[in-house]
Amino acid sequence: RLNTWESLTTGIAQQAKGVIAPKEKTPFITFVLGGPGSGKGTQCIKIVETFGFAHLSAGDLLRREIASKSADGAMILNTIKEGKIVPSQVTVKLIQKEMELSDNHKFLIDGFPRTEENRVSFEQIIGVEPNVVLFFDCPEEEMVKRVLNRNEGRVDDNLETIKKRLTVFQALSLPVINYYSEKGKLYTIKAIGTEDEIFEQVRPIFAAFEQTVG
Ligand SMILES: Nc1ncnc2c1ncn2[C@@H]1O[C@H](COP(=O)(O)OP(=O)(O)OP(=O)(O)O)[C@@H](O)[C@H]1O
Ligand SMILES: O=c1ccn([C@@H]2O[C@H](COP(=O)(O)O)[C@@H](O)[C@H]2O)c(=O)[nH]1
Ligand SMILES: [Mg+2]
Repeated sequence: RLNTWESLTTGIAQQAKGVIAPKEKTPFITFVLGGPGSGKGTQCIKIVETFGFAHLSAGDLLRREIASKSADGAMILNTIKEGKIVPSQVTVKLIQKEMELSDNHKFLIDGFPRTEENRVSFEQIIGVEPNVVLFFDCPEEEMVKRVLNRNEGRVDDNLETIKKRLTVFQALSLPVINYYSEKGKLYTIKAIGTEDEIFEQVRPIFAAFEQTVG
């Protein structure tokens, strides 16, 4: 029996659903990491425009669950308000569904994995490791300023929750970043300056992979 990823890569899952053409290319996965407000989402938009990736924001997928009033919606809302981490299985399943539905083979997974448990769960359920891990390294003071100015009506964009999110980032997410650094997959971006200046650090990373990724 094919596992999900084999189905994904051969296109059998999509063909069975009759929605999407078969995938012939090997998937290329980038994890986009960094503290709250470090500019992950902003830079992902630029990467999509320039290099044609599919953008999967874990936070957006979770917020969509809340909006759709799904069974997990209330639990997810409370977790986000507290700046804590949603159980891995919930988040990985949402990411898996989006990957299966996409006709792209290049994925930017934004804001995930946030914990070692998230990382292991992705490897076990999806059955692959990322090719590239980006880390947007931004001073806390700047992150707080950006989040408080964001003005998108997010329930977690307040000083109290931001402080909790920064603590969770230090305690649970930095170990994931260190793990990928040791594996030689980490690309650290100095996430201060204008959006365009920051993208000029990002561009050469993907340009170097363009020939092999397609
Ligand atoms: N280089 C920059 N300089 C100033 N403001 C920026 C910069 N990059 C992004 N911003 C702004 O900062 C805010 C946070 O950016 P963004 O939403 O991209 O961060 P994020 O890392 O995705 O945050 P989160 O983890 O909370 O989703 C947004 O309002 C965005 O417009
Ligand atoms: O993998 C994830 C991603 C996000 N969360 C929760 O959502 C919020 C907001 O995420 P953003 O990436 O900043 O949009 C985050 O603070 C977590 O509470 C998660 O649990 N797991
Ligand atoms: Mg974001």
